[in-house]
Amino acid sequence: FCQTLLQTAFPPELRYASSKLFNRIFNCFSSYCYFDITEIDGVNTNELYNAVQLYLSTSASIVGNRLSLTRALNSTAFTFALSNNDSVLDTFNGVTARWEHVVTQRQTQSFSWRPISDEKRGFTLRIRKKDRPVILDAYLDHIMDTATEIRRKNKDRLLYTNSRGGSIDSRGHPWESVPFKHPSTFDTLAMDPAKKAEIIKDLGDFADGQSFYQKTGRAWKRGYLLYGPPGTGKSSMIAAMANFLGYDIYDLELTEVSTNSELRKLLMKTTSKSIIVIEDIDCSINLSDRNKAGSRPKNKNTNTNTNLNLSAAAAADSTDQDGGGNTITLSGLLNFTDGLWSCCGSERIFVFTTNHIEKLDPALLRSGRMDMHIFMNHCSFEALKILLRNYLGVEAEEVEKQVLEELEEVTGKAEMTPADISEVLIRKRREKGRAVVELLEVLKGKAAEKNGKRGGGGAKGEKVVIDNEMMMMAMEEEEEQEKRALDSPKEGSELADDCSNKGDDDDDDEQTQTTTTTTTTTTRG
Ligand SMILES: Nc1ncnc2c1ncn2[C@@H]1O[C@H](COP(=O)(O)OP(=O)(O)OP(=O)(O)O)[C@@H](O)[C@H]1O
Ligand SMILES: [Mg+2]
Repeated sequence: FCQTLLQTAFPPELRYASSKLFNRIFNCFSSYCYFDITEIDGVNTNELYNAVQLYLSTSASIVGNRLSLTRALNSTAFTFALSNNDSVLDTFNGVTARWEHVVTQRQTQSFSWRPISDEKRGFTLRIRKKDRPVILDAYLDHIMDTATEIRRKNKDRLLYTNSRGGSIDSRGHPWESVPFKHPSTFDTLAMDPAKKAEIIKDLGDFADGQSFYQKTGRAWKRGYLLYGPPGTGKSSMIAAMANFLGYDIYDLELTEVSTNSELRKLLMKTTSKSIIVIEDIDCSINLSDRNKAGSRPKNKNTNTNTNLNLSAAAAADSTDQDGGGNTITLSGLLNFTDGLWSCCGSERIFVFTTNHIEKLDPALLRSGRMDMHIFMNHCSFEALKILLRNYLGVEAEEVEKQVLEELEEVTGKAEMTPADISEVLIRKRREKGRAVVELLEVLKGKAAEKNGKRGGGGAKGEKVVIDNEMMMMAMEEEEEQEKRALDSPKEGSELADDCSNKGDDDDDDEQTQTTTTTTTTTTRG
């Protein structure tokens, strides 16, 4: 109003000066300060403008009367943006900020190599002068971080594999990638809800835990071991984790890696915010005996936890020096997950899966390497309810009471995996009414089968147990004999073997002698 008055009161040559003067006076008395963030900063696009636009498009705290809604092609989410010359309020740390989207027509078309829009766009941020020192920097950082996070989540996630063996591509990358579009989520995953909630919380805490990991001096990584029978959802769980966190997946094919150093190189080429997966770890490589490094002769103190790291490092070093043959070792893998190299990059999750946890070396399972052991079991009644909802759209309350009770009774006994049950439901999904009853029949049949096997013919059952026991005894005896045969020719070097823990020490006498001397010297010292 005042500016209009000035414009009419002053002659045109004085208008510019008068308006500047007016602005200055106005600013002196105003309790607000303003920041203009233009779309084009000179000739470059202003990153902050894009960040603010993204931030405002998804910020839940934003309240506005008029917003323009958009939905990108192939996107599942709606985004809203500020209409032209409209404003919204946002709150950050208790301070209110007002954003105005200012769009004006460009007066003169300046020369540019790039096409420039006819409109001049920008945001104006208004905050109170007293709040400026307190929040401005933190608020802008928050906006930039949020925008980066939104961009990352919107980006297609990738599934990497090293199935090309050790070869690298033209950019020097050992990993090949494809877009990752697995539909599994924690909603579709059938498992005990309490366990599921615990895992989701753990993942959430991990993703938000940067300052915690920094404060406690821990590398920002976490290990999950998923174990259980085939078809219980281990791979689906990995996909759900990736979808939940918005991370890329690196599916490490251990059988394609020939040396520990190659493993390290693969690790170095992974990015932050990713899940590194080794599926069926018990089948990938013989990891139960960390001393069985490559094709070298074995050390006899297998499965001993003492001096674990020394053994691991020694084995890794010696195999690396050899550089030949398939020399990937458990120690190499341990270094991969827990050694100094594991913290290059940050915010990474390691997931190992196995059907046979008992086959794994305890060193691999200890906390720090595998922080959480998740048992994926046969389908429970709670999990079954989730499958019914997912496949048939039937809630437990809609099922007849008696059928539901029977389902509850037999589900556990049938020991069917979620994969088996989903097969039944997929086949019957068109006839919802019959599907539940037929599933109940299948479950009853399986439960009876299991019951028959377990209870069927006590004598037969006992015989199996006895046979197993005898087999175990025979195996133990065989192992003892092997041990004795290995021990007898070099009894003197036992101390050396135990202390040095060389993963792949030679049987060569000279080597043994040297190691003994070193150990003795160290002890005396
Ligand atoms: N807990 C589950 N919740 C939902 N679907 C499941 C679950 N478990 C298995 N399925 C279904 O069964 C199929 C096989 O499951 P998945 O590959 O995850 O099993 P797995 O435990 O990884 O098996 P394996 O040990 O053989 O690798 C999946 O396509 C999925 O649809
Ligand atoms: Mg699997």
